[in-house]
Amino acid sequence: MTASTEGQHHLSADVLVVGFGKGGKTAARALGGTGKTVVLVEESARMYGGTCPNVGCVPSKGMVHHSRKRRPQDDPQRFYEQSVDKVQDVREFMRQGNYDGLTGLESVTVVTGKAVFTDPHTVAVSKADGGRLTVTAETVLVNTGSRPVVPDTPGLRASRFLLTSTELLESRHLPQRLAIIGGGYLGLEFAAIYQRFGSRVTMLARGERFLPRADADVAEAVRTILDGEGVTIVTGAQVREVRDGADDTTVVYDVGGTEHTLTVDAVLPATGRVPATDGLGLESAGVRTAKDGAIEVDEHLRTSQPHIFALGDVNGGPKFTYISLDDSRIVLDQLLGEGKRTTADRGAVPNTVFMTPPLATVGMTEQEARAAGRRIKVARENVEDILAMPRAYAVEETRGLMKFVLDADTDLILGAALLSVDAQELINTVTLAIRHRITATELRNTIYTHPSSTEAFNEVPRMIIHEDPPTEHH
Ligand SMILES: Cc1cc2nc3c(=O)[nH]c(=O)nc-3n(C[C@H](O)[C@H](O)[C@H](O)COP(=O)(O)OP(=O)(O)OC[C@H]3O[C@@H](n4cnc5c(N)ncnc54)[C@H](O)[C@@H]3O)c2cc1C
Ligand SMILES: NC(=O)c1ccc[n+]([C@@H]2O[C@H](COP(=O)([O-])OP(=O)(O)OC[C@H]3O[C@@H](n4cnc5c(N)ncnc54)[C@H](O)[C@@H]3O)[C@@H](O)[C@H]2O)c1
Repeated sequence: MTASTEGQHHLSADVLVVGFGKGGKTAARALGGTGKTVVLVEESARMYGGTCPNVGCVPSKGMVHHSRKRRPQDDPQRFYEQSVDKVQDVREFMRQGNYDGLTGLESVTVVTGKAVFTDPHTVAVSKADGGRLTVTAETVLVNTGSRPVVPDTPGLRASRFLLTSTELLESRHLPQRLAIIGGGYLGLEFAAIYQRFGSRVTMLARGERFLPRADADVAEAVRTILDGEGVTIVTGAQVREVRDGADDTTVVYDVGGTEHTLTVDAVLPATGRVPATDGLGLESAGVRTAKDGAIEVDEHLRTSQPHIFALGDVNGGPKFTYISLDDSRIVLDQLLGEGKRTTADRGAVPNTVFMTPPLATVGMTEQEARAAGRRIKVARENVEDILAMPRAYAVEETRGLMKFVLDADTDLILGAALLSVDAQELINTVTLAIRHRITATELRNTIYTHPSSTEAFNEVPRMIIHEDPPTEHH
């Protein structure tokens, strides 16, 4: 079977990839490199490379970077426009690079259009240029990602001032007043970004506790930093209604039964994302989905049709680019390797919220370790007090803290929360230590470069603030 060029009415290939996300494109490149014929179908010509480089991780981190460079004398609107333009230039560079990277392979064909399954081996594609095409393949990889959830709050979906993260990142207009609904990854990052650009940001988080999954001391430190940046954080906020006026909109919410209003120029829902399976025709393919639309997969990412795999956000796993990448490792191991790799092999998976300084975490929190009945030691130090880390002073970022949760019996690292400069890099070293069962003592006694942030590990794991008493043996 050979893949033909775009423009024909029917293509057949060894592998069909639906969606140009991280997992799909990585698998397409690897499979194409072995000479297998691959057709990759991507709905939008603006999305080659998927969410992450176009409307997700990369542009949002670009905006974190630019927002930090604004000086008091810069006009906020003008500075914002220039930042958006620079970030969109990077996006264009990456989008093109992603396209060329795949189409440069002789055995890979990229088709631009929306794919809909018509049977377990075939999709019909409505191409962007109006044409239609069918693609048939032995093996199919579904990598269609996720889309933002907009809550069903009266007035919200119809509001002229509603902007999703994608729309906000692409808009050249800086909102003067921004309401963010939700206090998760997106909410925290966008609050920090827009406040720095000069918007007045209010975050409406529905939980009584800010960052409920983090330990209270870590959540408090994050809150102190955002408060210091000028972000208004309201916890326990139930949004009731959004009422548009001529030039702005009023968000009506209540806290503990008392009604409040907030008038803003833009409302960003940061209330999670759901798998993008609507209208994909999965029923025609015999692929089962869960209630939230996620494609059901086994530990090898095979769906209810064994020749169809689902990778990335669409399979309902953790929604991160590096998880989609790891999904491609599992699928490639099935198709080209020994077939041993599974989702259960991941162990500790790190995460980073890219506020400034970033909050990076891995493994168990203190509250989770306690709930699991472990005998633990807790080490913690504020960044400004870490003598072994002069870099924090050198780069004028001494905010935050570092915390380790250790197994008191084995000295193994159970988890860490690093709210500090360079935390997005540091957490990967801790992850490697957890994965390879390197003890806290070894982490402490390793030689690190100077002056680096990693040097903090020479000190913080011995700053024990709590140790559970030894368990009594009878
Ligand atoms: C603002 C924001 C910031 C983020 N920041 C980070 C971060 O810092 N770090 C991190 O790890 N993660 C981050 N994420 C999450 C990360 O972007 C996603 O987890 C990741 O991109 C998911 O990749 P994927 O492989 O599942 O698919 P995606 O990259 O979402 O790709 C799916 C593709 O499929 C296409 N598609 C959908 N339906 C069809 C169809 N029927 N036919 C053809 N094509 C179709 C879509 O157009 C899209 O291009 C962020 C997300 C957002 C929104
Ligand atoms: N740095 C990163 O890795 C990064 C950055 C941004 C986004 N992401 C990914 O994108 C996904 C989407 O981000 P997100 O922040 O929207 O999701 P999230 O799941 O992290 O947070 C959603 C928040 O919205 C709240 N919420 C949900 N429904 C609500 C409602 N009706 N009213 C009020 N609050 C409500 C939840 O309690 C939660 O705090 C995340 O799952 C994450 O995996 C990752």
